[in-house]
Amino acid sequence: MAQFFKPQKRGKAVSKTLKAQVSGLDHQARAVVRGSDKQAGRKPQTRFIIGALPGEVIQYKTTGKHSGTLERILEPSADRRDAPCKYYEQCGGCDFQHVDESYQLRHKQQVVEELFQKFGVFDAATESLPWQAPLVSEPTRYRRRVRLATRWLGKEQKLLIGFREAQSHQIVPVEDCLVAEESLLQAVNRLYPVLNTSSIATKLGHLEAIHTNKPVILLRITDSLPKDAIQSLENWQAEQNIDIWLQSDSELTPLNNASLPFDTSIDGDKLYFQPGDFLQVNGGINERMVQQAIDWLAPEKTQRVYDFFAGIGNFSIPLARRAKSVLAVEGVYRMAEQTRNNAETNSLTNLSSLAAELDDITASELGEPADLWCLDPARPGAEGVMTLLKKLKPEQRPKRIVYVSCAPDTLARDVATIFGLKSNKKTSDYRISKLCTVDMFPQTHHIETMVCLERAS
Ligand SMILES: C[S@@+](CC[C@H](N)C(=O)[O-])C[C@H]1O[C@@H](n2cnc3c(N)ncnc32)[C@H](O)[C@@H]1O
Repeated sequence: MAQFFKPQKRGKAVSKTLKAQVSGLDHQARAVVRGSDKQAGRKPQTRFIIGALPGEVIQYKTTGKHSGTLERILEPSADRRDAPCKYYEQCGGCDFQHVDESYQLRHKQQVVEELFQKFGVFDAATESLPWQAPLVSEPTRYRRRVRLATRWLGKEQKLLIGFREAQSHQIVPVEDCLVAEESLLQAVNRLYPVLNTSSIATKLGHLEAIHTNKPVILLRITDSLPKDAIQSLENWQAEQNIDIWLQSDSELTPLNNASLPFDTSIDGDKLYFQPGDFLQVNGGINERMVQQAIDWLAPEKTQRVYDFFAGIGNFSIPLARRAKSVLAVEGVYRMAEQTRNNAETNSLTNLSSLAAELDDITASELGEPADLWCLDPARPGAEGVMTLLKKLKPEQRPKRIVYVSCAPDTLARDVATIFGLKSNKKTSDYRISKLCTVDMFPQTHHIETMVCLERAS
């Protein structure tokens, strides 16, 4: 009989409780520790632990080759503070509230600086980066959009609504959230009795609460709702004056034709959006970020602008008020269409909107070259736009680029690409004229950065 090789099943790694001193924080604000579980001939394992600070001596439980969970702080740092949120211990949301906001901001700037150094954008030994003061947000109640997980507990006939625990699918039920505008959770709490019935709750994926000009609740539905459930939602909507939208795989439906909400731009223009569209979560800081992008780009009435990763036109609309023309490019067709509608609503005839995949965009798709580029990609960054930039002749390249980023690692990679571009004189074509961190997500490790690059030639 044929014999087949059967690999030995690897035993599950046994979880161990270890003690260590934290050596630093990584770019996700996780504590870096070197384990004391040293095996003969092997290097001690580096692990990343949420919730501890540099210098602290901690006890932690290993959960994987490079992960662990904090059990006890044996020697706390002087920088530690009591987390202001009562759900901090369980909720996986705001993972950086055990230090104050100025520490958070310092850490975030340092992460960007280290990544820029790592990617060769600058050499800390001989140069310094032209840091500007960070755009500082209200530390709490800044979110105008929250997404909540839901689970129907069949045995108890009870709906759980809350945030997910860190590194887990468990839900932490919450009645309030310190970083969300008060109206958001209040609206959800009021809707709870209507949702807490098996006919709705068993078909609920998650929900979002949004508040710009008015409160809106978006229910993600996994199966169609019975008529009486729709009726009870419609009754609630009429009573509370809070719009409900239903989102299934294929469509987004406003209940009783609820109207589109809108955000207001720095010039008072209205930016309408559907509740499923991208919206910068921190309204106050968004306004200041858009204003700063305009100040840094300094568009003139003779200049053309490209706004890449345009969403619903957050940057494009105010840029179009100031420039000769703007081309907004967005990958999601619906949002590109919304930008077009927003231009029309605000009587901007110099703004055109293109729905295109920016991973492989070509110069011919964009038409007339632009003097100024605004880039605001999602976390994977803007490699496709960098490829486009590399293919352009120096004289076709933009005079100024403002790059807004929510991921410092891909930002550093892309800025390094821009730095690699040579001018006609074979010297580096761009220099960083300004950069700053933007406090878009206080109490969390997430880092938003703005960089302005100027062309030399
Ligand atoms: C961080 S959001 C910024 C949106 C807008 N600038 C704003 O401030 O509201 C990034 C946008 O890029 C779009 N996007 C992401 N990857 C893309 C790609 N490969 N091609 C085109 N658009 C993309 C997303 O749909 C999203 O609207």
